Amino acid sequence: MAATTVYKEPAPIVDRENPLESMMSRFNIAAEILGLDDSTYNVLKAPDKQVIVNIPVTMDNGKVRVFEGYRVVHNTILGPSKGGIRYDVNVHIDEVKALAAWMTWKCAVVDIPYGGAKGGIICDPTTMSPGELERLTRGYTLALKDVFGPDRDIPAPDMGTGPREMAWLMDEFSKTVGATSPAVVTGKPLVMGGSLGRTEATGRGVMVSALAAMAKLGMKPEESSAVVQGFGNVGSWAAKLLAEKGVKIKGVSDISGAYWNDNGINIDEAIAYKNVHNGRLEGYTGATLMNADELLLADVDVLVPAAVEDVITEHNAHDIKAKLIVEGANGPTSASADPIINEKGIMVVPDILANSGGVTVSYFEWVQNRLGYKWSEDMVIERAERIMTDAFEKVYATSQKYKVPMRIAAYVVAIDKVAQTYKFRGGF
Ligand SMILES: NC(=O)C1=CN([C@@H]2O[C@H](COP(=O)(O)OP(=O)(O)OC[C@H]3O[C@@H](n4cnc5c(N)ncnc54)[C@H](OP(=O)(O)O)[C@@H]3O)[C@@H](O)[C@H]2O)C=CC1
Ligand SMILES: O=C(O)CCC(=O)C(=O)O
Repeated sequence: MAATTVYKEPAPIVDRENPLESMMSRFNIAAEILGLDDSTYNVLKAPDKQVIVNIPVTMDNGKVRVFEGYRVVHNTILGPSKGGIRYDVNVHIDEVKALAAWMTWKCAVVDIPYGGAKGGIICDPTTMSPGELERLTRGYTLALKDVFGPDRDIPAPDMGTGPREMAWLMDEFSKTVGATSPAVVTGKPLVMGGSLGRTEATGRGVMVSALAAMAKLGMKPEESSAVVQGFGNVGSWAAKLLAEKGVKIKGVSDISGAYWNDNGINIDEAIAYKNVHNGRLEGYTGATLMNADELLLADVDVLVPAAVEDVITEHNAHDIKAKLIVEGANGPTSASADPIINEKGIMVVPDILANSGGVTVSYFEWVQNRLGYKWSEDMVIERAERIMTDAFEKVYATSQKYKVPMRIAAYVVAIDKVAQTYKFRGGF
């Protein structure tokens, strides 16, 4: 049985920039542009709820290990909270708080009826057996059974988790309520209520927003090149779909290193290689190994960071050569890099817009589960692309109106929607 721990102040993030501070600094700028009233500002600057759980797991060697997990619900004024669960050694409560707030802004940007949440467990999923991961996921679900629910808080995959973990979560939650409850989680396997198009949805949204931005900048996909950092769910799909539109993907990377081919990497081949080599590109011979830090600075038109936070900072932003950055990852650019990037005239399609295709199709999955009716893949793709395109145009128009970068414009759109809803609903 997992226990809810007494709150203790977490150790600060010392070895990297703090994503919560990056989120807050953009939030503050947007709040000022909107003239946000103090009450709404104070409500939105802190999460509604933070739960810390200790999850005991019997490991395969018979010993019990206790894992620390989090679920942060940032805000629910627009609807039940929504957001993924991350399994990673670097998970930190401040990171989860930032990711939860980004979910609130993301759902508001694409105008879907959700608030924002995020979860995480400090663990290294790459060193755990399927049995250990299953016991961990079930323990986490049980510990959070009163937080989760189809009308309360709806998890989904994030880094280190996927359909398999979502299936365990759905099963465990269903047992606690005594009824099969598919709508409690999205990103499930297709056979148990997952939506067609969800696996590739985030990467597809990255492609759609990249193409929309390229059109504004007068860049032709078939004459453009790109690099993609991270070759997991988001990065590999973004690379594949951009390549299908004619963009030459010259570099990709994962934890094993960065891989470069000046003539363009054959993305289908790289994905096939990864799939039979423990999910890693290590040893891939269709490209040459290069310095991973240099990948972000490569002389290409488009840079797609699709791995972790804070990879673009004040230390490397000066050397970025791409004209367009499309943020597949959450928080890949720290606030310290913003002025440098703006000064260089690089257009950034920010995370809360560029990677919102995932939560959009998660919303479709939840709608289908509640309807008990399955949509065709074409319908999912057509509706998701429309939502993404509309959101892009709205953010672009806002950036023109206030003469601010796309990132601040996206926060303005999101915070305005949330603040207006508070005005109508009242309650504080
Ligand atoms: N999945 C989704 O639907 C959504 C995800 N996101 C965000 O996208 C990002 C990626 O998530 P997702 O693709 O799901 O995660 P995955 O776990 O599927 O993939 C993460 C990828 O990033 C690589 N990676 C990790 N650290 C580094 C690093 N320092 N340098 C280069 N590559 C690295 C991993 O390499 P390796 O495999 O070798 O470990 C892996 O290829 C996260 O920020 C996530 O929050 C945003 C919206 C939705
Ligand atoms: O699909 C979802 O519900 C959330 C995905 C997510 O965690 C994200 O967009 O960062």
